[in-house]
Amino acid sequence: MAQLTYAILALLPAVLWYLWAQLRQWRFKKYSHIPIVYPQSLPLGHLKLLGEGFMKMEKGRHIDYVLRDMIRAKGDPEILFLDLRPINFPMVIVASHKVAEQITRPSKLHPYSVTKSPTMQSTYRRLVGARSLLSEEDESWRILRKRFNPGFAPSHLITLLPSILDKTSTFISKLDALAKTGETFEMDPLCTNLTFDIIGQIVTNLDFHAQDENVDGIDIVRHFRTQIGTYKNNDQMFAFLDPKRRITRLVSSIQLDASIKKCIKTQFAQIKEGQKTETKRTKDRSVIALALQDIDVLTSDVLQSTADQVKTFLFAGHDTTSILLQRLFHELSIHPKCLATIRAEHESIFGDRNPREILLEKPDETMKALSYTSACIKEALRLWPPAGSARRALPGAGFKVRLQDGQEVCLDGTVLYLCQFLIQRDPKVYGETATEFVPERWLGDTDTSEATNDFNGTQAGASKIPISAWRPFERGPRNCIGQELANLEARVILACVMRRYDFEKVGAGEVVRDEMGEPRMEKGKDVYKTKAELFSSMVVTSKPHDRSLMKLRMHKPNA
Ligand code: HEM
Repeated sequence: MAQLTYAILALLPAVLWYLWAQLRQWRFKKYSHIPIVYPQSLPLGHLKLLGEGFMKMEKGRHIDYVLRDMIRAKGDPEILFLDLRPINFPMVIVASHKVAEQITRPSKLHPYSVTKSPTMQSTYRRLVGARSLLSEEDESWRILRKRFNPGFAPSHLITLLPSILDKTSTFISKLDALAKTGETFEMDPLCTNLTFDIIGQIVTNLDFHAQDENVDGIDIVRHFRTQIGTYKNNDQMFAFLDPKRRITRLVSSIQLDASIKKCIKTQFAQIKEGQKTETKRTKDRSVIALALQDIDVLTSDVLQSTADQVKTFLFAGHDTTSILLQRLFHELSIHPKCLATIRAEHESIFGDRNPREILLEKPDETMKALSYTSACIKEALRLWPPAGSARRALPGAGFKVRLQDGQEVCLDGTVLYLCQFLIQRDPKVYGETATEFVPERWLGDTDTSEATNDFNGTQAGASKIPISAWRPFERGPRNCIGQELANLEARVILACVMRRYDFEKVGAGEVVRDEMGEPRMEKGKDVYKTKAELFSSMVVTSKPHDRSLMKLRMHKPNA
């Protein structure tokens, strides 16, 4: 026995040395072919550095701000390697549109672009299900995408105008009431309920009544709200420390799944009956009908897959568009010239008539005419991208990107965070006004549609800005299926409200006024001085941190 002990003790230094060498290899060698901008620590990699970055910021800021400062401090490298082991995958932050394009375009290795990151799947599984269009890969993804594409074709979307306008009327009646009292309110829930009502109708053909607090809206809305409420600011990494929240998330996800399945079952017979007699013109293109097309028996497998797609479209289709609206209302309220220009555009198109009538009379022509409005939307999405994307090439796949200096870097095994916030504020592309709201930069180049996806990313649009440097809907085969819908919604809503109200931010982002109550301008710029910054927080998506506190007044044209 004693001999064995001596033998173990004698071997111990060798074992320790071996483990130490393995640890060093794991930490410092495995990814040493990727340019290392910040030195790693042996036990924690870059975790401590990231933590310190957060500590320097006001509480609640989105991780993008920490990454921005880290990248800036090192002279704006195209990619930033962050070793987050052992609590997460090693990560590469992509800050250059040229590198992002190499990740999202189809290639021999990845015909539908580099595969999605497992981190996204684990975060959103409860919300959208395991078989969501957002996370499926390869052939199963392609088949799903093909099935839903007709529901988002421009010729079909334009037929949704009456429904979008109806939901917008409810929104306007709410804003009218708030303008009368002059009270401070949160814009976030109002915009979110509006966009939820719109997407609810498009997905299920049902009125969700999300905007109507007097009607006990359908169960789906209630369970969805509870579910989203369990995602808090920047806390995904440590959610496991909050068992109560995890239980609420689990229970509400089960309830949401059940209520969606109930809705699918109720509609199944009706949809099948309709599909027998429909023509190309009368075809039901709701998400639920497209999901059930060619399905004769509602097996539990079909039911689950359909429920996951319904959840996906409901989730992806409302939160992001709501953020876009909130950012637009704020940006336009602090940029007086932009506000005057958009109002002048609406004046010239609608004059004294209700925008609703003109939009219904001449939908295509009117949507096209809203070009400055489109430029504002494009610019708000540039500065404030609500979503993002994370991908991961499997270890051993041999996935390489080429950097500006010609160096080829293999990124296998790392999570690739396509940081739109950094890419779309790159001063090398957007110059001195990279962080300013300047819709004029897009004039003549306001297309945000799927069509721009076909272009070679390095090609410049009419604005001379490379097509791939604007990517809030991401690019390549896995780009956003709802991008034209989002743009259509935003144009319609802006057309209906911008001449009706004066929006006034309260708290963060509020305009600074002089003794006479007049707004102060930033020196040499067309923007009012504002109080504390209206930064974004990460609550599933990237949204204004204070839920957009605002006040409203009815706009008096010549006041
Ligand atoms: C301003 C509004 C929107 C923004 C900024 C946005 C952004 C994005 C982004 C960045 C992606 C790619 C995600 C990834 O690569 O992981 C995406 C995908 C997706 N979006 Fe959107 N989105 C918006 C509106 C919508 C709307 C209205 C819908 C509803 C139809 C929608 C449905 C989807 C779906 C289903 C996908 C997955 C597509 C696929 O993988 O084939 N989005 N969106």
